[in-house]
Amino acid sequence: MKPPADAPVPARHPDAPAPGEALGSHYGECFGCGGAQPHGLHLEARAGEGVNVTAEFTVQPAHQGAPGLAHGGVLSAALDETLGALNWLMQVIAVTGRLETDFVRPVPVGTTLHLDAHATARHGRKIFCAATGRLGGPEGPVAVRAEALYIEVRVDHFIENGRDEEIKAAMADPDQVRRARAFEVNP
Ligand SMILES: CCCCCCCC/C=C\CCCCCCCC(=O)SCCNC(=O)CCNC(=O)[C@H](O)C(C)(C)COP(=O)(O)OP(=O)(O)OC[C@H]1O[C@@H](n2cnc3c(N)ncnc32)[C@H](O)[C@@H]1OP(=O)(O)O
Repeated sequence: MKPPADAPVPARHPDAPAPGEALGSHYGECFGCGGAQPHGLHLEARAGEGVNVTAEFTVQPAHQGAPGLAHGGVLSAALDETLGALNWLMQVIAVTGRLETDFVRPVPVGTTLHLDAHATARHGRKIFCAATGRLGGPEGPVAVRAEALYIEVRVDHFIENGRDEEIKAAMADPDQVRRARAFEVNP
């Protein structure tokens, strides 16, 4: 997943949230960041100084694979959600095309995973990025890391592909619509 050598590092959008600002949830029902998912990750991301974010997620009993340990797919989801939050700093809408995860250490239930993600290159609609999850603190040992490719899409991607029920509900939510419009006028 190497970007072309001349692909620039993506720029922070002038309207990006200020460094340290909490990004909030992009959708209440999102498994990664939504408040309405009882077994979701409830991941909270904050803007960094560049095109980077930090986030935390505490592994719950509902996230187990082996006894007392986080499921690998759940850890990939945490990396995916953290990487997805980079969208906000570039003010683009992008979805995961490829996500390659290294699982370096087991992650016990009750552990807080400290995640960070940054964008490394942009080439047309392709955004290359990387993330790390550390145990116990931002300087803790690396448990998981990922390299990923996100592909920029238009808001129609969701409207055309999502189930009607949820799309209608999302469109009726003024906050969601405002956010989607902001993206559409500031591509
Ligand atoms: C009122 C309603 C409002 C709603 C508002 C909602 C706002 C929400 C805002 C923000 C959401 C943020 C959400 C964050 C959550 C975390 C992120 C996720 O989990 S996302 C879910 C998982 N991902 C998918 O479901 C993608 C499924 N895949 C697709 O839909 C398509 O494959 C898509 C869009 C990714 C690409 O399809 P193409 O037809 O548009 O484009 P092509 O031409 O195929 O690819 C473009 C370039 O990318 C490369 N590419 C595509 N996929 C690749 C891959 N897997 N590996 C390597 N390269 C790939 C291609 O080779 C091409 O490259 P070359 O331009 O030719 O150089």
